[in-house]
Amino acid sequence: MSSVLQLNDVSVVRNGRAIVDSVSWTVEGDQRWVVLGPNGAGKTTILQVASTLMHPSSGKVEILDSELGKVDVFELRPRIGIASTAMARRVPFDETVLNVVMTAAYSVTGRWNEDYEDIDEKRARRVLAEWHLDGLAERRFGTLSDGEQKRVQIARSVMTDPELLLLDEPAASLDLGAREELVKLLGGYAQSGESPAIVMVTHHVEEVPVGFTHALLLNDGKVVASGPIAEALTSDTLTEAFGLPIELSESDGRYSARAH
Ligand SMILES: Nc1ncnc2c1ncn2[C@@H]1O[C@H](COP(=O)(O)OP(=O)(O)OP(=O)(O)O)[C@@H](O)[C@H]1O
Repeated sequence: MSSVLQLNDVSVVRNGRAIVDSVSWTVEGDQRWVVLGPNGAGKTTILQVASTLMHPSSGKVEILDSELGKVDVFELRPRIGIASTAMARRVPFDETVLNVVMTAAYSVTGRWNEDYEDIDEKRARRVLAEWHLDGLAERRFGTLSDGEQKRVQIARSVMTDPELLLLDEPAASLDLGAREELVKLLGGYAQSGESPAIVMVTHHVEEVPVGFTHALLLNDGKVVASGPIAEALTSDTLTEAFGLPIELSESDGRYSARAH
């Protein structure tokens, strides 16, 4: 299987500082990655590079077999799903949930006619059901709870059947129940066999869904650990990434961490 995302010695320099520092990283199509690291480690910057929204200062980036800088990013973007708070801010709060999800397809097809409308609505309703949102299709986005809004963001990002799915802190600000519901849905999706390559940035190991296969740990723009989750996500790598002694526990594919 060819790689979906490949960073070769990538750096992003801002104000003379490498906020991403010589990162080499490969994501294959059948992998589900979690990206962890302290505030300011460069997680969001790497996602921005992976989503073609930012070009690196140096190094080579290949996304879906195309080299960033040598490809029309507008052709690439429809093949990449992104769910982030920044994307959610662009959603009009008075738009219906159905439209929020369905319009993801319009930005891809770039046209409007009855046939597309019909097919897209059917698919949007199916995606809404998959993310436990079917009762909310006609509700205004702005009236949803945080947990519901997060699931709508993800539903929108998978509507176009992307080959690479990027999730930036999908469980941030959720209460325990909403977090657990989302983590369970993400785990089911990750293991469904129909999901694309996934890269999920999070601050908390408790948010890593079952079925995620790989971990990338960053600190100060540099890779601390990268690889299969059992090797890359350990007490030692977390301790190194966060700069304090951390003990990691794992039970049935879910993680928890505490300082000691
Ligand atoms: N345009 C910019 N100019 C200068 N510094 C920047 C710029 N964008 C980001 N940074 C800095 O780069 C570092 C990495 O930022 P980034 O948002 O990628 O980190 P992060 O790991 O996602 O952090 P957090 O967990 O807090 O969201 C931070 O120190 C940030 O202040």
